[in-house]
Amino acid sequence: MIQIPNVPDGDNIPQLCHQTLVVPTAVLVPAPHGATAAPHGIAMTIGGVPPPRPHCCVSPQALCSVSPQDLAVPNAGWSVAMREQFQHLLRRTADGSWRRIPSYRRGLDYLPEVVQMVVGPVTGPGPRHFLRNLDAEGAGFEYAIFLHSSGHHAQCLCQLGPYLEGHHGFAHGGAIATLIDTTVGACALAVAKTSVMTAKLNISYLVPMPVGAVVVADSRMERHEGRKIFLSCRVHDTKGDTLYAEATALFIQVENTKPPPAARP
Ligand SMILES: CCCCCCCCCC(=O)SCCNC(=O)CCNC(=O)[C@H](O)C(C)(C)COP(=O)(O)OP(=O)(O)OC[C@H]1O[C@@H](n2cnc3c(N)ncnc32)[C@H](O)[C@@H]1OP(=O)(O)O
Repeated sequence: MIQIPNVPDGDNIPQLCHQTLVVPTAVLVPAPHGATAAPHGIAMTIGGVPPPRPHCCVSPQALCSVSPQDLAVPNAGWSVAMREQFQHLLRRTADGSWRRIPSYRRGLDYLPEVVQMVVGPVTGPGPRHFLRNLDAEGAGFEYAIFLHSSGHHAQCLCQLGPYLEGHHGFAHGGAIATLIDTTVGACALAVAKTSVMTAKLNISYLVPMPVGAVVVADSRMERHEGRKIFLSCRVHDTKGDTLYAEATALFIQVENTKPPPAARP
């Protein structure tokens, strides 16, 4: 048995970001696919392969014709520490000062107020949002982003799974960079309310991050000059005792209806 929270089925969660989830109540259910607790509390199947996520958008024809599944909610791959911190952050949404941003397998339709850049028709089953490209729960990035009502502060609760390992037992630096880019990107999107691209990302890796660690990436907008948005980010453990990395970033607002500029010589 593993503990999973009693959250609404992902397909039944309204797509509005302003929707606040009911704080989950823990219930005991049989572990899916023979899952058992792994080191750091990650649910793993016997043999080390995490259980697959259920599919919702599988056939090219039916792609996204059904309501996409919100993946920024607890699943069997979340450790106890991840669930507890999620519930803590979710409670803060009750007064409207924070909101949880839903997250899907494809697209960046997280923020309804943001008009996204159109780079071409979305067809076929292939492309996946980078952080949601693994079907195995708990194997890669498990995360939920929370946005402050000011729109200038984003926090990403994240558990980096075993498929993100670099040095043995530790998360790969590129995975940590991805977490940071996503968090500062969410903050920049909220500031810009239009598409943004990462122009610069400067990271200081301070302490090795164990695989399975539950961390919070905390990003703030520092200043906004024309199309340029300067941000900072700190990645720490849930108690704030360990600072794993800190970063600064520059995002550039781009027009919504044209593709990004071609590569320059
Ligand atoms: C809720 C979930 C949210 C998830 C968020 C996910 C975020 C993921 C974000 C990404 O990963 S984006 C992918 C990685 N980034 C890229 O591929 C960007 C590639 N580069 C570009 O497309 C262009 O270079 C870029 C859009 C960044 C800028 O091109 P522009 O032609 O629009 O800018 P322009 O050259 O006109 O410069 C505008 C200003 O920005 C400044 N600037 C541009 N690039 C810069 C740079 N690299 N460093 C410093 N400053 C830069 C430039 O000097 C100028 O400053 P001023 O206005 O003061 O003159």
